[in-house]
Amino acid sequence: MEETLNAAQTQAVMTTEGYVRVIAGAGSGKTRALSHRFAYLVNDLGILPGRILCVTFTNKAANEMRRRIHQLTGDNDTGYVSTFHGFCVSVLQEDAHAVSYPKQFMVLDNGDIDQMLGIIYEERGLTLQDMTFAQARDRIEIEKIFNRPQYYIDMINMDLETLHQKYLAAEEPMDIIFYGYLYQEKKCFGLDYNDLIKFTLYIFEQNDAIRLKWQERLEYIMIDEFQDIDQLQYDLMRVLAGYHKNLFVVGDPDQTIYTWRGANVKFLLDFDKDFPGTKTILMTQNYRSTPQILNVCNDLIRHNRTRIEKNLESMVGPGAPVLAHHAASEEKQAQWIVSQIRRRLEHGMHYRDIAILYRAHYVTRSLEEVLIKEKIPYMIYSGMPFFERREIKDALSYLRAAVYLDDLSIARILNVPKRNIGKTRMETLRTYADTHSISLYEALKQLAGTDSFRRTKAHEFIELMDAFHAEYDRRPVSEVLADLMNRSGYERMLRTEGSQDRLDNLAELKQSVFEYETTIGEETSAEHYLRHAALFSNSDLDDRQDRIKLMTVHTAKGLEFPVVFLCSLNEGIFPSKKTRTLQAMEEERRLAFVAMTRAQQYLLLSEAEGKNLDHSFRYPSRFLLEIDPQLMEYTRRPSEKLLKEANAYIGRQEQRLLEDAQRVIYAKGTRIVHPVFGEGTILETDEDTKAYLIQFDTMATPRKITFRAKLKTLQTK
Ligand SMILES: Nc1ncnc2c1ncn2[C@@H]1O[C@H](COP(=O)(O)OP(=O)(O)OP(=O)(O)O)[C@@H](O)[C@H]1O
Repeated sequence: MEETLNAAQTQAVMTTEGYVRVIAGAGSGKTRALSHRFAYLVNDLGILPGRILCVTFTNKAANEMRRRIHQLTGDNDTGYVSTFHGFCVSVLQEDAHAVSYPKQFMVLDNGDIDQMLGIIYEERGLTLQDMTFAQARDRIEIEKIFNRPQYYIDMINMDLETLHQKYLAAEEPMDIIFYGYLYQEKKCFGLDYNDLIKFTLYIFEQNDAIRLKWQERLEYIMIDEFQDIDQLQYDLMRVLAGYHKNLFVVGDPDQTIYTWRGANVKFLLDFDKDFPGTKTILMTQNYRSTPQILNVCNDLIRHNRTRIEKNLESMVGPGAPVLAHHAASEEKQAQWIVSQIRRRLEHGMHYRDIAILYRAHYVTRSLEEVLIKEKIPYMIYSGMPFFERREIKDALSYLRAAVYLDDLSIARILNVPKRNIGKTRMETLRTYADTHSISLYEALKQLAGTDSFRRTKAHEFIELMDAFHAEYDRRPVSEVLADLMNRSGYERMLRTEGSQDRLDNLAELKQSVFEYETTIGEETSAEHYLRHAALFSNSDLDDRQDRIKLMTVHTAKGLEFPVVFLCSLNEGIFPSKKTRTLQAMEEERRLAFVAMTRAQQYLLLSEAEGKNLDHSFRYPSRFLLEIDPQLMEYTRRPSEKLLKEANAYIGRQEQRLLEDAQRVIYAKGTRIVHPVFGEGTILETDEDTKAYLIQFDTMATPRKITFRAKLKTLQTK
């Protein structure tokens, strides 16, 4: 079927030279415009696909883009279509030698990081009470981004032994964890997401020849979801576009939802100032949703004060009214959702056409109970990410071990299935490897014949891994993986355990490897796949089965569904109770807007009465109340009394946000006067709890005092 383009889309496609910014509304066909632009460059202008970079926000979007480009150009080479991280992997694959890293560097995911943390904790006697692994990972990220942004220079320039000494000399838990982690990373030439971008930028900064090579190569650069890029990504694309100066960005300021992760919409809004001569194209015709749905979306987002005004215009014929429902309890809300699902099914929809979206995962419990009881097939996206499941990590570790024979993977799979190499023998191996400065695998080879390994299957394991290591690069990855799972006895172990779920997941993995292989083309080596697999996340998986999809709004970004339920629209849930500033409230509203604009034909909004965890009463969300009731059809309304209370509550909250926005927050070290406690010094300011820690001159110990207290600054002499 031939795809058509409207005037704005055509303009976006044909304006190929210079700086171009497209401000595009939800559902206005960004993806379509981007893929056509790619095809136009290749088919009509004769540009080589390998000289185009197209950056998308998720791997799923990258795959979809590749598929469409393939369809449009008929070419197998789809150029660089990837996420920012994926692109950095490509750069490092070619040029990591500039920082003395080998081509075989590994990309680390959370599971790998946890494994490294496990070693550090054990070596240094830390416990999960000190810090959980998830907290440690977050802290490492914060250290890398904010507190020690120059860390990568240590990582690149220090030799392994110096880094090791730094780790051994560290005393504070955070220092131990941080340096222990850097040491572990360097030891296996592992790079986490943050390193990928930092290393790439560093290489471009330090090495003119390499930078120029990439700048010259990328004649045209296109970036999707530009409203959500952060400083590092911005720096990176700025460098890349520095030579040909053909940079095309597309984004929707109303869909910025990653400010909490460092995204900044100013890069989109101020793009024309940073890149003089920018042409701006506006796309507001929406091809996704009915006018009924768009009216509701427009009416909601209009409440944001800081935005560029734009109204989405529906190009789809009229449809059903948007439904809203007030339930007496969470369970009743779930029952209402089920009854509405059944109705849609009667009208020819399938389970797979339906998505239930929510702000946070914890609301799914009551929903799931009812779905299970009513035998409605569903699947939750995320929760436990697919690529972090035990069997998936194990399988990928096997593949990785076959390629790299690295310590991390070997340690993970050596005794899975059981080969009688338990904790003690593992310890022996580690110590032996450390004292002889060799890898675990090498240690295993040297010790396999000794007494302590006599009763183990060490020899079998070595035979297996050696065989795969010797030939993995001569076979397709999917085949290597399937064969490994079979010959290692891993699959047999799952069958014996009766873990059907795990076997299904394994089958899903094999299928996804196969698909990856076929969309990327001939060059997929096992290394290539492994490096990219570390960047995959749940939403990258296609679900072919006929079941409804449950996911958070963040996960739903960029997707569309014929039927969308947005549930638990309650104060304290959506907007989240963690929303403490005016800006954060606007981001919550954008998030609600993203959720609603996913719907094609039916949008159903619901909320439920109940008590919050702190026993306060649960009110309908301001986002629901802000929408003109004329634009929706209520299947059950909240009582007038409840509405009055809710509005009063929301009014008070808004007032607070406004006051907070106007308040000056004193910096650490400021001398202040408190109306009762007198003079003191601010030791800390905590934005989270909105309080200072103040040492008053007359008191022995410091006190936490809220930002709201009437403090005055002391004039310093
Ligand atoms: N010119 C067009 N004519 C008909 N249908 C179109 C046209 N452009 C896009 N569409 C359809 O509109 C829908 C939305 O397009 P797309 O997914 O590209 O939007 P988007 O701008 O990326 O959306 P969002 O930012 O909300 O995720 C798709 O189903 C697409 O096929």
